[in-house]
Amino acid sequence: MTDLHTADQVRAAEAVALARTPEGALMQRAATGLATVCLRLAGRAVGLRVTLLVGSGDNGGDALWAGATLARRGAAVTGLLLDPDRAHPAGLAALRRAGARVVTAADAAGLDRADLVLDGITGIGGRGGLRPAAADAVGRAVAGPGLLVAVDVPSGVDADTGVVEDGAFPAQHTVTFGAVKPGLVVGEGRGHAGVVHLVDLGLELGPPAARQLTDGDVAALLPDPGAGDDKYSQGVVGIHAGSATYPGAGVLCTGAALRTRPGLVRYAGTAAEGVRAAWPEAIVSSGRPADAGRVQAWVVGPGGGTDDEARDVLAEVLALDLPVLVDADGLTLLADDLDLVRHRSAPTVLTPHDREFTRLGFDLAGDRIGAARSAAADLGAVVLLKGDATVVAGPDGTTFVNGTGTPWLATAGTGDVLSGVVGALLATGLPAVEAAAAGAHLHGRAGQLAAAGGPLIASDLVRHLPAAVHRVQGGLGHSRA
Ligand SMILES: NC(=O)C1=CN([C@@H]2O[C@H](COP(=O)(O)OP(=O)(O)OC[C@H]3O[C@@H](n4cnc5c(N)ncnc54)[C@H](O)[C@@H]3O)[C@@H](O)[C@H]2O)[C@@H](O)CC1
Ligand SMILES: [K+]
Repeated sequence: MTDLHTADQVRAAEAVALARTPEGALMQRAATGLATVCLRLAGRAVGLRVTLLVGSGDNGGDALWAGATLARRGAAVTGLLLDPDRAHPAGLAALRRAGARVVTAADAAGLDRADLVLDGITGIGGRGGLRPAAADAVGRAVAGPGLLVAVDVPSGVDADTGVVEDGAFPAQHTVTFGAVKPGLVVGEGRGHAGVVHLVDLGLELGPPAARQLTDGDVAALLPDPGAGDDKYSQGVVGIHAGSATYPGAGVLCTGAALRTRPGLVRYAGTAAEGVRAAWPEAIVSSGRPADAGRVQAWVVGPGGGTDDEARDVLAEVLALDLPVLVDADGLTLLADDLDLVRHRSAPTVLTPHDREFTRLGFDLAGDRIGAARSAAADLGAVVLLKGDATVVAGPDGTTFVNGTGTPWLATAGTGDVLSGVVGALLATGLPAVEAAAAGAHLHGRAGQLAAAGGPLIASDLVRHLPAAVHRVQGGLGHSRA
């Protein structure tokens, strides 16, 4: 499990640690960790051309101290001071002692000729878009071929929300201190942070603001069936998806549920013919969900249409005292009557993409975690807000940010697959927020496996789900992410 802590949480823990450690010790730890990661990434120090972009706070201090270490190892380091009068004094002195070149924006030619660019403009103290001199330096430095490494947080990225301002540093790697901040793994910030490396400062941090599951965590939530299990004990999921004219959503959703947890899947709806042809393993009926027989969780909504019949079915399923996942057309219908969810006592999982989320009446500015959380609290439901880094929030504030996936998942039908995966996990009896988070993780892993062979379509995802389950269990010999 990767714990995610906000800038305020890190500052509070740092304040405690600072009071207990000699002056400068924490920054030394941070800078030593930073230099170590840089050396590992670059593979050498001697002759390495390094440019430091140095801002006016402690983030610049980290860059200066790390630059001094690299210079002592033989790197050709240039420190560009964006605000020379306010550069971290001790860090600057160390850099000069190590024999590095120190320049200001006025004589910063050749910025684009570095092998390694270290962004120490702003960290958790940065506010808003980068000032013009900083934005200009970023523009020139990133024009070259150098490896782009951000110190703590890419400058111009909000550490908590992942909101990316114009001109922000597009890091390939981010070396972050004390704790991984949510903004490095969510929203646009994820793309700007690149690979995140955590330098442990030994901080005593409280409960995390959000968490990211690892393969091992998901494997622990998905025990293999035991000798005493039968098709019922693994969880029976009911699916109402697709229509006679468009059976695809029913086929994909049912297939995904079967491939995730092949105990028993019941399909009830008008896509029955198509689903039966595709999945002889499912128990298929064209009747209403309430007549489908014993089910432990329902999925309703993908491709189900928005007519009166669909509205009746949605109300009927939400009236059952069972976990229910609502997606797609079901969310459109729900937007007219959110009380259908608010009044439930059994868990509900809603899986909106951005447009569906705003259609439900919630604001989606840049803060995806905050938005998902407030919707979850308002509705008393688990909200799985789809995106490049899907956010899952429970009504009690429990929050996960998904760490798996591939841009190739942005294709028709992949949402239907996600609904089937999460529905199957809900039926196993997992707490709804964990079922949703684990489902998003598996779905992303399946996407990565399917995309290894090129562009993927949704049915490729279904086919790769068993391999994704195997993969999270450590079955492919990869280290756990
Ligand atoms: N507090 C601590 O104990 C530790 C802090 N560390 C480092 O300290 C950083 C936080 O330092 P600070 O609180 O000094 O804050 P930062 O250095 O992150 O940023 C604040 C400085 O940036 C300037 N600034 C703010 N917004 C700007 C913008 N949009 N464009 C250009 N400049 C802008 C401000 O004028 C201020 O001088 C962390 O991110 C981390 O890198 C580490 O050394 C570990 C220990
Ligand atoms: K930075």
